[in-house]
Amino acid sequence: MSGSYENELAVALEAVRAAAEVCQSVQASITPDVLEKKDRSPVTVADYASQAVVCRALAEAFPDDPVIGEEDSAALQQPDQAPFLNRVKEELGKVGIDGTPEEICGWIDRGGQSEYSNRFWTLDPIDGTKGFLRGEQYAIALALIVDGKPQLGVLGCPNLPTAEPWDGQPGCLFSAVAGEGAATWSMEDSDAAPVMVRVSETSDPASAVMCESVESGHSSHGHSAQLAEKLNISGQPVRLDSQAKYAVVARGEADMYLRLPTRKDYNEKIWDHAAGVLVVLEAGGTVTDLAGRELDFTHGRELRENRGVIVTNGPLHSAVLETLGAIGVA
Ligand SMILES: Nc1ncnc2c1ncn2[C@@H]1O[C@H](COP(=O)(O)OS(=O)(=O)O)[C@@H](OP(=O)(O)O)[C@H]1O
Ligand SMILES: [Mg+2]
Ligand SMILES: [Mg+2]
Ligand SMILES: [Mg+2]
Repeated sequence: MSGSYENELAVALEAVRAAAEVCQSVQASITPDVLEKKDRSPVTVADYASQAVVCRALAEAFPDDPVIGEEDSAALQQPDQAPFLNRVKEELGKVGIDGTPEEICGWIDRGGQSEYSNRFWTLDPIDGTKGFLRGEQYAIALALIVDGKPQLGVLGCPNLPTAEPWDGQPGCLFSAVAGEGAATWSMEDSDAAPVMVRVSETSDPASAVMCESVESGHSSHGHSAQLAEKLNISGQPVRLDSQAKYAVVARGEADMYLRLPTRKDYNEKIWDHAAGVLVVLEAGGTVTDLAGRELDFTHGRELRENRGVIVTNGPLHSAVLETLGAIGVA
């Protein structure tokens, strides 16, 4: 079957797979000692290497497309960061990408756009950096936005167990093209056929499974607990790092993902949501902000016209929004 954005989808899937391979290699090097010292260097190396891999692939296939990525190479280019840059180079070499330090920084900085344009990509090379360091969930998130709307989204979730009986290894990808549905792919076996995913049909709020951030600084756990009480949800919220939360809603394992503001001055970043939003929408779900508005991807790096992000299977959406309004979350 041929669809729209066929070439974009193929390039995005391959780029995210390669980036995931780099991230897995770096994550495997994290020792308890690194964790104990709160040493962030593994995630720093993997962040830069992942952004280099994806932006290099996009530069080759779509040289005119801007990329709004989370990272840039300014810090990495400081003389005292040379050991990091060397490690990034080494990690890229392991996936068959050879580049000079200048070339590597050039790839990373292809993601340095911040202005809105009619067609651009947005990339989070590692979403859920804290999860990555803990050896838990993280995602590589890539989306193509055309005329302000996500048209293609790919999420690589290297540590997320597959729901399909592929090969028993954790690690799956999710993709969505606007109007064509959402699918999941094996991370391990790139020849395995994709499987379409669909949100749950839960309509009774009391039996809903809620998912939210691990870090209470990223989403107000207090407000989600109040919501659960009001809706008589007795199950504990599932806490997952990264856009893996969108993925579990898309495949019906959770019924909602709430991102409730913790501070007045924080605007959500587009790369933390664009790919996940499309995966959930195309799986049949609903995504709005707290006011019930669509997310507005036309303001550069931030979702500055939105507050909070509410993701549900659809049937639960109005009850969740109304109840959050009633308990004063805005
Ligand atoms: N105050 C505040 N409020 C909301 N969001 C914030 C905030 N501070 C940071 N961030 C962004 O949160 C991204 C990680 O979100 P997660 O849902 O993965 O968080 S958690 O690790 O599960 O707690 C994280 O993405 P990464 O940096 O890619 O990990 C940040 O962009
Ligand atoms: Mg992120
Ligand atoms: Mg990130
Ligand atoms: Mg970050």
